[in-house]
Amino acid sequence: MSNPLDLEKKIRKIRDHVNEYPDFPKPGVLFRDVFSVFQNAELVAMLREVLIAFATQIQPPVECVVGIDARGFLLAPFIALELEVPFVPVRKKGKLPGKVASVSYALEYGEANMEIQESSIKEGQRVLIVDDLLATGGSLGAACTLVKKLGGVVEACLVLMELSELKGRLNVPTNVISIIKY
Ligand SMILES: O=P(O)(O)OC[C@H]1O[C@H](OP(=O)(O)OP(=O)(O)O)[C@H](O)[C@@H]1O
Ligand SMILES: Nc1ncnc2[nH]cnc12
Repeated sequence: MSNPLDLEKKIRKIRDHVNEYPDFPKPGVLFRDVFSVFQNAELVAMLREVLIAFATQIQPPVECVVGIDARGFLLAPFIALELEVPFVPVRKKGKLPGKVASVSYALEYGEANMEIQESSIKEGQRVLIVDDLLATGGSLGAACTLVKKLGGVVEACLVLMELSELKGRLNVPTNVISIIKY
C-alpha cells in the first residue's frame, strides 16, 4: 500500500481528471463527472488504491459495503472485493426485485424514493455506505435510513468528492469521510 505522500499525489491526479461541466443538468450547477476518471486504466487503479486505503482505516472493520445508485456502483465493489465482504445496492424506486424497504428523501426540488432489498443486510451488521459525491446529503441520508431499517449499523459513509459549501454532511447521521473536498 502507498505511503501518505504517494496517496496524496494519486488523489491530486484523480482530482485533475474529474471533468467539470457548468450548467449541467441545470443552470447554476457545476457537474463533476467521475466517469472521466474511468477513461484511463491507470487512474482507475489509483482510484481503487485510494478508496481501499481510506476504507481499511475504518475501525471496527465493516462487514458489508453499500453502494448508491448509480455512480456509487462504480466505487463500492472495489472496496467490498478487497475486504472480502458483500456488496449491496441501494437503488432508485422500482429497480430492485423481491421484497424491499423504501424511503423518500428530499431533492433540491421535490422528492424521490430509494430502496434496498430486505434480506440484503443482517441484524447488527456493520456497514459502509459509498457514493461518488456528497452534495445536499439527501442520498446518503436516505441510504443510512434504509440500512437502519434493516437492522444494520452504519459505521461510516465514504465519498470520493464533497461539495463542502452545501454542508450536506449535516444531513447524514454518521461519520462522513470525503477524499476530495471542493
Ligand atoms: O447529496 P445529494 O444532494 O443527494 O447528491 C448526491 C447524489 O447526486 C448524484 O446522483 P444523482 O441523484 O444525480 O443520480 P444518478 O447517479 O442516477 O445520476 C450523486 O451521484 C449522488 O448520488
Ligand atoms: N455538482 C454535482 N456533480 C455531480 N453530481 C452531483 N450530484 C449533485 N450535485 C452534483
